[in-house]
Amino acid sequence: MRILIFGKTGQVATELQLQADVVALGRDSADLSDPAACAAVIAASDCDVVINAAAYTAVDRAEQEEAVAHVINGDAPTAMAHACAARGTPFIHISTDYVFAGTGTDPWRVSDPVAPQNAYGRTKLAGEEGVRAAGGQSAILRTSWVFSAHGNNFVKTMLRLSQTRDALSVVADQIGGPTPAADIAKAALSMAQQMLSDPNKGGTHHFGGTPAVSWADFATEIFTQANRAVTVSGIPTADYPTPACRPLNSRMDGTTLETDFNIAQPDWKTGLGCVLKTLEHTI
Ligand SMILES: NC(=O)C1=CN([C@@H]2O[C@H](COP(=O)(O)OP(=O)(O)OC[C@H]3O[C@@H](n4cnc5c(N)ncnc54)[C@H](OP(=O)(O)O)[C@@H]3O)[C@@H](O)[C@H]2O)C=CC1
Ligand SMILES: Cc1cn([C@H]2C[C@H](O)[C@@H](COP(=O)(O)OP(=O)(O)O[C@H]3O[C@@H](C)C(=O)[C@@H](O)[C@H]3O)O2)c(=O)[nH]c1=O
Repeated sequence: MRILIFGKTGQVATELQLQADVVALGRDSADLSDPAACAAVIAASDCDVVINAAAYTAVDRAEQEEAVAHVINGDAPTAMAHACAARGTPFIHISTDYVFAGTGTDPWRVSDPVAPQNAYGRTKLAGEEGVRAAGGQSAILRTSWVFSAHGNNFVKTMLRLSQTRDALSVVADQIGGPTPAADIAKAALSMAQQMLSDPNKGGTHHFGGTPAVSWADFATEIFTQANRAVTVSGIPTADYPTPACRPLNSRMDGTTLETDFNIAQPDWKTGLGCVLKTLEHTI
């Protein structure tokens, strides 16, 4: 299976490169700010499947740069999906829990209405809509709270802060599933294989780590597993103001991924242990 990946340095893209023999395109060879160029790369490629793991992921900065983020998160995946559809190539696109409003406490099902609360979520939703409208064989994998030993993420932020702080205030009323990038890569590769074998496979699916926790619970588990003496105080979102509004409920229902692809939601505490082992002594 020849796999073409958009994204080279990101968390999920890095794990894809660690787990499979893939062609990974960085910004230098495929800039998502130029959607037509991304489509042209696909048209000229001999790949069997395309995975888009690149995105504008700076949630707060997106509030000031929504037009830029829209091209990268909305127009580029749309162009990729059209290019894939034109040559009959399965396309896997990664999306986010932030397409949901964050109301209620039930896990979001794939069929639930979307209502993004911030610019990043709106641009990611535009990408989902464009991919679906392209009409080819595609899958949209919505995930949440991604962490790994690479790039930027909440785990690394907490470890960095623990070097200078022995107490932290962390929001306790936003609930979601931390998801190891390694598990996302594994799921995407399995989906790619299955989509190649069965042209009827695809659709929108959820993949979020279990059990669902608050960011404060997540921080506590990070410090426990890393053996760092940091006290975490849970605070309401209102006490941690940020430019972008974040959903309170990011729980994801992964039923369809399990039914259609036989892929279970990952246990994030095990994944955290692996990441901390990789990071040992570096932060
Ligand atoms: N991080 C998270 O918590 C979550 C992520 N997701 C989604 O998962 C996917 C993977 O995320 P993750 O691995 O965390 O991403 P990262 O933030 O780790 O990396 C983003 C990647 O996108 C690339 N990129 C950004 N802009 C461009 C551009 N204009 N042209 C080419 N490449 C570009 C970056 O390249 P460069 O290094 O050159 O900037 C980098 O490789 C994304 O679709 C994201 O929306 C979903 C839920 C949660
Ligand atoms: C550093 C810090 C953050 N927080 C809060 C802010 C925020 O509500 C929460 C997480 O902050 P972050 O900025 O790391 O997370 P954020 O960038 O919002 O993470 C999101 O990224 C995008 C790409 C996604 O798609 C989402 O699924 C989600 O993972 O923790 C604290 O309460 N205390 C702290 O000391």
